[in-house]
Amino acid sequence: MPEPDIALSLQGLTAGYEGPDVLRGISLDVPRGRIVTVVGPNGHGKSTLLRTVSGLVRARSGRVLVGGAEVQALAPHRIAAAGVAHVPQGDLLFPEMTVHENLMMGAYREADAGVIEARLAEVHALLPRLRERHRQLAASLSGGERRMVGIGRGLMAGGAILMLDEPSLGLAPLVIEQIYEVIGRLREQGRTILLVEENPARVAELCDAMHLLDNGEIVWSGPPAELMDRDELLATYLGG
Ligand SMILES: Nc1ncnc2c1ncn2[C@@H]1O[C@H](COP(=O)(O)OP(=O)(O)OP(=O)(O)O)[C@@H](O)[C@H]1O
Repeated sequence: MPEPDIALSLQGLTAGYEGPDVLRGISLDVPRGRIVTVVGPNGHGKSTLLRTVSGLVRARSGRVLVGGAEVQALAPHRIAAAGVAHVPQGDLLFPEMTVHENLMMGAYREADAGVIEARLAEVHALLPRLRERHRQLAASLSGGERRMVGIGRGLMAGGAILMLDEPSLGLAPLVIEQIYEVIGRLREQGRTILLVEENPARVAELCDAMHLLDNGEIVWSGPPAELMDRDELLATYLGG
């Protein structure tokens, strides 16, 4: 069997803030065209993991490989240029800017107007509501619409790897379904996604591999269906 084509590889990644390590020896691969999910309780390092990949938090040791090239020592804008788009928790939109302006912020590194237009057409095809509301201020959008702008802005960056930090956070169940429907369509398009989520049941049918993060370490990795059958793991690490 040929080796799978690995878009993103984390190898022994250790990182933290002022104090002790928050991430301790994280290793995982994201194959091209796949969705890989990191699940775990809040406060155990999921957001820190994505921040470390995008360079916002410095790795203390270990490696981050994007398309085989080491990036962990690069500045965040250079990691973004290498193809990593990070959609942060809580959207972090510019509230006084329109939907369109927020989307365009995602493409700030791209100089070619034709490329930007093509990306915008793709985003509008995926998220038609953003086309309808393109002149509306981000501050006046619903929570679900804001989340869609966040995802759209990530796509506007044109990176090979999309990282989504808890896209379901704070949304009503019906809206969560809509957001995961969008991610399902991204999967059909063959996008490569590293997803962080608290609740594995929400994404079990959507992703190709799951890693369980507990207290900064990966304690289990495998196919999502297998995790959903492991009641003792769910009870021990995710409270049932
Ligand atoms: N900017 C920061 N400065 C110092 N410590 C931080 C900072 N951000 C997070 N931490 C700490 O790092 C640990 C992991 O937090 P992190 O946000 O990565 O967890 P999480 O699993 O994503 O949870 P949540 O979904 O609630 O954000 C926590 O103990 C948190 O207090």
